[in-house]
Amino acid sequence: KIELKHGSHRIGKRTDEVMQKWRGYGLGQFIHWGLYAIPGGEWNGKQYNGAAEWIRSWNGIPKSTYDSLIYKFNPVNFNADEWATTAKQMGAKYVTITTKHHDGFCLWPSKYTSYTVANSPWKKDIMKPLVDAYDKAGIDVILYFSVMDWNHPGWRYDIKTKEDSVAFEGFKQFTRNQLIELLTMYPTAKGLWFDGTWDKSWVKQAEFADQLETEMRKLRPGLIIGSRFRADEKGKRHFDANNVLMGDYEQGWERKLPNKIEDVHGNDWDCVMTVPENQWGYNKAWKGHIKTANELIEMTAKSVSLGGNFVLNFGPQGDGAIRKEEKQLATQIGNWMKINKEAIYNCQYAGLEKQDWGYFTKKTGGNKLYMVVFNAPVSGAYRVKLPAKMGITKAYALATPTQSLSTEEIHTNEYFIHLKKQGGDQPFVIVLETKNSSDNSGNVYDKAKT
Ligand SMILES: Cc1ccc([C@@H]2N[C@@H](C)[C@@H](O)[C@H]2O)cc1
Repeated sequence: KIELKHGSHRIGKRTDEVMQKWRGYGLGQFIHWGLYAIPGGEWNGKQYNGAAEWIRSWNGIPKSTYDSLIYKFNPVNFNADEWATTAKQMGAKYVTITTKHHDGFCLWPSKYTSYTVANSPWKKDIMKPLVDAYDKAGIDVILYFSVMDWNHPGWRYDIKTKEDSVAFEGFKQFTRNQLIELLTMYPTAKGLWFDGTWDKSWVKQAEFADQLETEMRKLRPGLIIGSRFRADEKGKRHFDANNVLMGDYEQGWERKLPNKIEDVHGNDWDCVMTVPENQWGYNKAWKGHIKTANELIEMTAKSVSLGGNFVLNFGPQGDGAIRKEEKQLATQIGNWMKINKEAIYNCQYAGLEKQDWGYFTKKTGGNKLYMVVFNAPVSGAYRVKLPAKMGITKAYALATPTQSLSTEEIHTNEYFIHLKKQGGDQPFVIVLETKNSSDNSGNVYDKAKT
């Protein structure tokens, strides 16, 4: 064990009710919105090949030209209630909203920089109406904050000279001031989702960042902060030098999903996902594969089956409207969630061997197992292997709870659930009500002698 002053300060999952609620969200919405939505991945008719929210880093645009987009920020079609309603219809239980992305433009009227909505034609705070609208919709708000800030003169990628360290000291205070300001202005926010924390300049600030995290948690008890915020004094990120998770949940699953429970190391986690391959901010030309509702529903079920949450990204247009493709997805996913939400909300890893037909989830604190089916077996026989001393008292399709399904024991703690082919192209859920059964070790199945 390595002696660490600024490593992880907790072993194992948080057990408080704020985190228990977070653990049960299942499905969330990410919002990436800012000046980058105005060009939407295109400049002077030319497409930018990278992620639209990174267009400022394209050498095809002078930085000052990008920065002057603040004078074009006037989202006449922005309607916070419409965004919150879209999320509600999708079945999202929380939303992560960009307060400030890497370009440094603040969607709130920060006192610590002039590069905010207050100095745009829009003038008004964007964060307040958003936080209020999502709160009203019963959707918890997490504030995304990029430490890396291309607009601030004190930002440095690394600290090499005296000048660097003097400039960066000012930047560190600015960062602290903005975070305390956000937590003070939007006290209902449940957490902070940090980004832009990989560069050496910030990685070297283990003590400062540790103290800042402590200050924020003191100001806002219960605040949820992920593993991406700070490094330990050995420069280790996400997991400290003793391989213990930093923060309250793992934030490494960006545009990728774990495949087996060992991949998540017993931690809480969420997966943040784009609809196209890699576009967070609005991009006019959504090139490549655009994920379908079924794909995104499967990612949601897979995330919950492995003890995490799935957070789907929306990139509203420069005028503040949500694009129709994203609205359609929200409706399709929402229609599925209306019928099947019981298998997603307040569910967790079931501790069962994954089968070919899909994913198991388990109701937290209950005796119900859910089989979220994506690949119906041609035989109509769904294999289920349960732990010893667990029996099935009832099986039924969630959509038709009064029609019990026949359950055939085929081996020790192993069953076939029989359900003839369902119509349609939608994933569906089979519910297994379970009970502790007496130990059936005296049963008839013998192991082969090999
Ligand atoms: C290399 C890289 C840096 C930053 C990102 C940001 N993290 C996502 C959550 C988006 O904000 C993206 O711009 C993605 C890739």
